[in-house]
Amino acid sequence: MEQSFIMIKPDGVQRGLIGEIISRFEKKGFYLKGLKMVTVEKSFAEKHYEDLSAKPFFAGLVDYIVSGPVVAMVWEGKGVVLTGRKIIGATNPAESAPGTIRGDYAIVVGRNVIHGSDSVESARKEIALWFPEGISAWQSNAHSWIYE
Ligand SMILES: Nc1ncnc2c1ncn2[C@@H]1O[C@H](COP(=O)(O)OP(=O)(O)OP(=O)(O)O)[C@@H](O)[C@H]1O
Repeated sequence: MEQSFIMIKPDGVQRGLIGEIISRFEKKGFYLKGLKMVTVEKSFAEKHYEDLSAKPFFAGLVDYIVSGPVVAMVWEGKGVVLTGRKIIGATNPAESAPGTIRGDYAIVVGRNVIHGSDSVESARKEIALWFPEGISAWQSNAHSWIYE
């Protein structure tokens, strides 16, 4: 089934939003297949955001991501990449709808609390980068109560 890489950024960790964020994905019916708290090196953050290396905010973005621990997660479910992006909300919290994570918990784009893969292909790459050790193979017993 489809998987997405979701990361609670250092501001989300510092502000005590881990439980709230996990809860939103969990209550939706997605399955948590990977979870770890990690403080990454600059080179690792640069690799994760390599597509943005030409952007003027790149250096600030990398400093932000390495500024404290992040919570790296793999969530699984039908359409989790697109639906995950909807749960997260628009990149700039000024434009994120209320009810989304960024709409409810963030104000500026440079402190937008959470990352979510933007396609199935980037999810695959990001999961390989963040979880080279692999992820859990557990299956939920609630499956037939979530899917028909
Ligand atoms: N103009 C900006 N100024 C500062 N930081 C920015 C700006 N635009 C984007 N960012 C940061 O870079 C991250 C990646 O930007 P991108 O355009 O890929 O958005 P996104 O895909 O919604 O975000 P993410 O990859 O974190 O889920 C944003 O989440 C934000 O933290």
